[in-house]
Amino acid sequence: MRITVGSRQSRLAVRQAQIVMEELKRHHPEAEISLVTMKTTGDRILNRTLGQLGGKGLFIKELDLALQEGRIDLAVHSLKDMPMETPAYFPVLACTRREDPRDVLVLRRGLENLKEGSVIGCSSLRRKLQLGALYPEAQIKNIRGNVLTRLEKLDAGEYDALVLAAAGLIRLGLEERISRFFSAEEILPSAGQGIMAVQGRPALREMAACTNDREAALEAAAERAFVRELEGGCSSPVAAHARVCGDTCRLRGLYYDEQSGEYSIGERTFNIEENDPAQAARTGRELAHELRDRYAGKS
Ligand SMILES: NCc1[nH]cc(CCC(=O)O)c1CC(=O)O
Repeated sequence: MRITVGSRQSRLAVRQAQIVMEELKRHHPEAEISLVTMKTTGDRILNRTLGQLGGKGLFIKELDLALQEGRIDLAVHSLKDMPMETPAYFPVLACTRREDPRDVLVLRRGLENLKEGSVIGCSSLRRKLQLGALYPEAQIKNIRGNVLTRLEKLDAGEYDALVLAAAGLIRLGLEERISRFFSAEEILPSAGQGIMAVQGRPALREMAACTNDREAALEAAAERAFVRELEGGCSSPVAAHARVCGDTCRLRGLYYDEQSGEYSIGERTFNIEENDPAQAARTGRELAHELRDRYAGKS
């Protein structure tokens, strides 16, 4: 059997595809597995913010097309970059075991601490909002580009610090750049952060099953249902983080009220004995409704 895996061209995307390919090879030693990389719209246009470009899906479209045209059999994505709706004929076949889902602070080389007026680079409204509460004295400045490009801009002095996902740095072997971890209470991570999604036609589900992690899939189902239910504008900062612990799963969600510019965070815990993604998704939707109603009542 021949399997062609597709990914973006960035070093992180290739590393992630390799991690998935290694797992596939281990379970299917007879298969010939190769990698094809491509540049996506999100990689090409770097002089505009993701919000201006229209948000989600920018890192995905070219790979969807490659799946449709049969140039690749599987696509490996960071789940957090995938739109909440995926095409029925190319579903997410597997969610990989989750890497550390937290956001982290990376200081410019040689800098020991942040001080008043320090410039922190980040690209999402989700991070900007929550950082504003943690570092009211800092200046928050937009940044674009892949992880390595961002680190170059940091060390060149354009920024004093960055906020990045721990997962990307760890997978790139750049853990030593992490100056401080933000707990999920300090900065609620993006839905799916730390999880890779393996996407392809349904017939390949069984083959891809060796890369699936049940806990990650359950957490992803709850987080993505929450966001799907609330997703308004393309640059919406809606965030969700679920964590399986024993036989329960705790979901926290961030709801953003566009009118007031305020946000609130709520949580629900559900039982996972049946390990049912549909139940996880239901909890995500219920939490979304609860937060939205709470806000509607206030104003
Ligand atoms: N939006 C870019 C992106 N997409 C996935 C990751 C990191 C890996 C992950 O979160 O799974 C990153 C970089 C970052 O946010 O620092």
